[in-house]
Amino acid sequence: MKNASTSVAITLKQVQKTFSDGTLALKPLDLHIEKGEILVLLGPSGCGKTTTLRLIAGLEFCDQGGQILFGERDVTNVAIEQRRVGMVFQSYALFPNMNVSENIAYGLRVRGESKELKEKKVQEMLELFDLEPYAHRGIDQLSGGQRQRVALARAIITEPEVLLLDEPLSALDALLKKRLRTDINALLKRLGITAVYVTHDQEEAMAMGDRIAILDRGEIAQIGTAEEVYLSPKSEFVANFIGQMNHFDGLLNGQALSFRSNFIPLPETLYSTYKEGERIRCMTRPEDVRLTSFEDATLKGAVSHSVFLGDRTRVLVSVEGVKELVHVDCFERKRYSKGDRVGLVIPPLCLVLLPNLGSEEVVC
Ligand SMILES: Nc1ncnc2c1ncn2[C@@H]1O[C@H](COP(=O)(O)OP(=O)(O)OP(=O)(O)O)[C@@H](O)[C@H]1O
Repeated sequence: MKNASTSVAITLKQVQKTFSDGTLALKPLDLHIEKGEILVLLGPSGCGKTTTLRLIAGLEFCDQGGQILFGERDVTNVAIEQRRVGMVFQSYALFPNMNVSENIAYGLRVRGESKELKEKKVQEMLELFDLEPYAHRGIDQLSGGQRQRVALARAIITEPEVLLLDEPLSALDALLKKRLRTDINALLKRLGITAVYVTHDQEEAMAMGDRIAILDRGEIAQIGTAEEVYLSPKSEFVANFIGQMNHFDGLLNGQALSFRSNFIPLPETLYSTYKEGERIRCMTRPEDVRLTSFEDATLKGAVSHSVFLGDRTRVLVSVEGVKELVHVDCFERKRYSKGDRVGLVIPPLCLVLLPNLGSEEVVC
């Protein structure tokens, strides 16, 4: 396989998409995907993931003024057949009347390649995807995971410049999904293929992508590595979409966020950009909150209930002045019962601060 040398960077400049019925599916988008990079497009239903992918594929064309480049090549008005893209969809779209080898060879057959080349390449693919024992099987005699591997092999045998994957694992069961996403990631990395991967599954996004672009109503809300978007979300939308967040609304009071009888001490690096008395929203992840003794804590509450999840226990704590129950992940084997009075400690580095833009009053 020579994919590493054929793959290219993808650049979108001011790419906007308005459908014929007037729907603005994508606001002007600027995006650069490095050669060999796996970029995941993540977001809720209708945010524009598939539209972006179809524009890159050449299945849709962007509004006047936008530009799509593969490396240096301007492909904005180039038809899909000339773009050299490989595509894998949720529905495998394999040919039921052909066996595994014939399915994999399809792209080379259409291109009119020689029998020798076809056989050599198909053999390479069968080995790469552990499909050798199934070479002559019909598609309906394969499991979901095997079919998905055939679909991948069929997409990359032609050595595409870019590989586009639209929810390729969503029809599979949870265990297989986990295994395949690791396999696909390793394979794409080994081959150095530039890939754009659409999903609405945040765990899959984090496992697959070098970077994740989180889309919200036709715009990129944030783009970055899994660590960046998870640990430093730039907006409430991103924070709530990827992982779970606890919210504390309060007033900046001295060096702390205060509400009712509780306060959360803040590091100067966080509060220095806000004004004394300003309403702010503080967020933290369940795994970053630690339960401690009630007496010494500045943030106190009572256990509402807890759920044993195997590797951890999710404890839900009612805190005075906080509207929603605070979710805490406890990794030690300790039991909590309803009504237990607990203190909550949040390491300053695990806090994310946003100006509180909500209209509701803060209870102080
Ligand atoms: N052919 C079309 N004509 C008009 N509107 C469309 C068309 N295709 C998509 N849309 C609209 O464009 C927006 C983006 O759709 P898109 O399919 O890109 O979303 P998505 O993020 O992939 O969603 P999902 O996760 O549900 O597949 C939606 O509001 C959708 O209704």
